Amino acid sequence: MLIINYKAYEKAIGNNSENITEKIRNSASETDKKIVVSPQTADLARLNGFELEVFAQHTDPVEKGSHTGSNQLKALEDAGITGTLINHSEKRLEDKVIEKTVKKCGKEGLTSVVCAQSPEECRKYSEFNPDYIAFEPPELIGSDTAVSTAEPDLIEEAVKASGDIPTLTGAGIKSKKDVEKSIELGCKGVLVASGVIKSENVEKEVRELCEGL
Ligand SMILES: O=C(CO)COP(=O)(O)O
Repeated sequence: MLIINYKAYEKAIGNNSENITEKIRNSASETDKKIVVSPQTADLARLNGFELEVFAQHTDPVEKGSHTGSNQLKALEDAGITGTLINHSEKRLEDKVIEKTVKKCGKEGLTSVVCAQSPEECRKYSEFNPDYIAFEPPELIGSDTAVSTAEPDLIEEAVKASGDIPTLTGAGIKSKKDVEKSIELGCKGVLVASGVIKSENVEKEVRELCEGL
């Protein structure tokens, strides 16, 4: 699985979210690998027609009702999500909120991907039983150094610490080789942001990353 996190990059928000998703869809149509896109909440519904799975970047585990400013799960589901990132390094949450969100996703049949900054966190979050744990060392996020090159031992530890929960990894991933190495180390997929969003040739970049899966 390849998850492409749009974050709040200029090239991937508003109308641009549709442009970049079209390019990603073009590459997706040439592969049988699963590609998931994760845009800003405001852009979720725009991406319904692209035949790609769409995950929220963040979800609040609140019921329907008086919760101003929340990303309410049912509302996100109506906007077309099939899953959500939880506790991304740029949107950290308390443990009890992570656990509650994972539970709610389970009830709704949505895929939960809990992000972890260390093998210790992988172990802790695996007890919440999410669908995936995504190990991303924060210092490498957005950098030119791939986690699979800089921290292969930590990836192996993270995979082990996650137990039965399939592990993904991300941070600095930009090439087929980075993806291949992550899979070799035991991961089931990768999360990528800048490598795709800032690429001069998004179609080619996505194609290459998929070849490594
Ligand atoms: O945070 C990430 C994905 O969620 C990784 O970001 P980069 O691919 O830009 O390092």
